[in-house]
Amino acid sequence: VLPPELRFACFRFLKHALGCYYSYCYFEITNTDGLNTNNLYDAVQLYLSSFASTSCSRLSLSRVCNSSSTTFVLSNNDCIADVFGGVSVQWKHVVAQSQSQDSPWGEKRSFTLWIRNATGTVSSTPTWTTMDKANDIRRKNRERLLYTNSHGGWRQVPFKHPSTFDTLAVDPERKRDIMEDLRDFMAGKAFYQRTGRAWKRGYLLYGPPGTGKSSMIAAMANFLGYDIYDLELTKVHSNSDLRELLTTTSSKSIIVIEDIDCSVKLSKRLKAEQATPRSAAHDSKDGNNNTITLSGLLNFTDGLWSCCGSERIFVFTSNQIEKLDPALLRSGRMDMHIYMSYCSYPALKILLRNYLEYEDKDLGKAAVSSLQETIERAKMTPADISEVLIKNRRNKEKAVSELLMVLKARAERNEKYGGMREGCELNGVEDEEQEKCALDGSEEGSHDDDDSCY
Ligand SMILES: Nc1ncnc2c1ncn2[C@@H]1O[C@H](COP(=O)(O)OP(=O)(O)OP(=O)(O)O)[C@@H](O)[C@H]1O
Ligand SMILES: [Mg+2]
Repeated sequence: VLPPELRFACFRFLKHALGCYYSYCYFEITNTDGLNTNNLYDAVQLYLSSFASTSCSRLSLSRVCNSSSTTFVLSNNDCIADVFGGVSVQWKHVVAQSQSQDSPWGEKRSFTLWIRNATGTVSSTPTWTTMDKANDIRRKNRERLLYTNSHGGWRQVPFKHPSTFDTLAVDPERKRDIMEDLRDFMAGKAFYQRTGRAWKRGYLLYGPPGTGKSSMIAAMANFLGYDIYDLELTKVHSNSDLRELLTTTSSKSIIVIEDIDCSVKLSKRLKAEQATPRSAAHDSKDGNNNTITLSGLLNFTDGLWSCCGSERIFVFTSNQIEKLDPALLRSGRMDMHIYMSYCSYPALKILLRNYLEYEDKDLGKAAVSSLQETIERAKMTPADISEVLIKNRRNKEKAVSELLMVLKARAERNEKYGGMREGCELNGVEDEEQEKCALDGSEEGSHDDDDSCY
């Protein structure tokens, strides 16, 4: 038996010797610091719950008020391995009886983070990364909000639109491109910083009514986990009101201006501004007693003001892109112009899958080739097609045969009248009216179906 001094010396020697091979540092993250609750503890819990479900066999489940998902919590003394920047770490959840009066539950909860540390330097990076990731998870789990402007401020309601990129009937390749663009944007903090650009992105969605522009915005919000600010320009009275409204929007949000071609007469304003630049700069009143100007709006989308707040997406929608001011369309202003087209066959397949749970193989060869052949000529919007499918969804065969009938009728009518003006292609518009529209439309010129700008 070694005397105590020698035992202690041996212990220190062994510890030092082993430390040459494996040195560890660890952080203890307790649920309170004695007085206040520790946000980092909650963040770690949330972060671990995102992957603990696949790595652990024993988990506690919980669901927080206003959250849309269940949280997995590591059980007492359970460990989970993780990696940060190529370094292996280990998390351990420890629940111990507390002697302290401060602990309301009579127990002390903590996470211990073990980091294998070859260099001997201690880094707290994993804890910050965890905090960021937890914030992302929290945002995705919580209810999204839809803000609308009224009486000079924002009014919010829970946003529960069920549209997602899965339910959206858009060509899969195009959908993938948009999703990749959004993903790059979200992960682009360092890129935007390095290139000296404001962390924002602008999308212009254009196309006939009922092609899914609003549904696309909802799908974007659900995909990113962002809130939506639906800006009604007709309720904004001046550039300074607009600035006030936009500065009070939060980061990680989508700011939407629907039907920008009819919200306010921005093109006319631009001309007025050019004629009287001084008065425009001072928000002078125009004939309509309304003083939002295109430059006021653009100051926010790409001027100095665009940098207050970060991670913002601007989405403008329009049914008639040709009516928009070229200043709004010039390159670099809206990063992506997305044409929402009439329903194509790949998009129709998505609708058939969503509404009837039909795949190609369920349709039969004859139906597939008839649908493929008529869909492009019919120029029907996904909204029109959805109506036919919803109406007949209890009888799938009937739904397909009726759809074929409607498509053929539309295709023939289009051929007869040589294409129609988009505004007339609403459900329920009578033949005679459509005929009239077809004739009127020929004067204005048809819609530019070229989607090459996307
Ligand atoms: N691409 C699509 N994918 C799935 N559903 C769609 C699509 N387009 C339209 N719909 C259906 O039609 C309805 C109307 O679509 P939505 O409001 O998104 O069209 P829009 O292009 O915004 O029309 P508007 O120009 O009139 O505002 C939606 O409720 C949706 O169910
Ligand atoms: Mg819409």
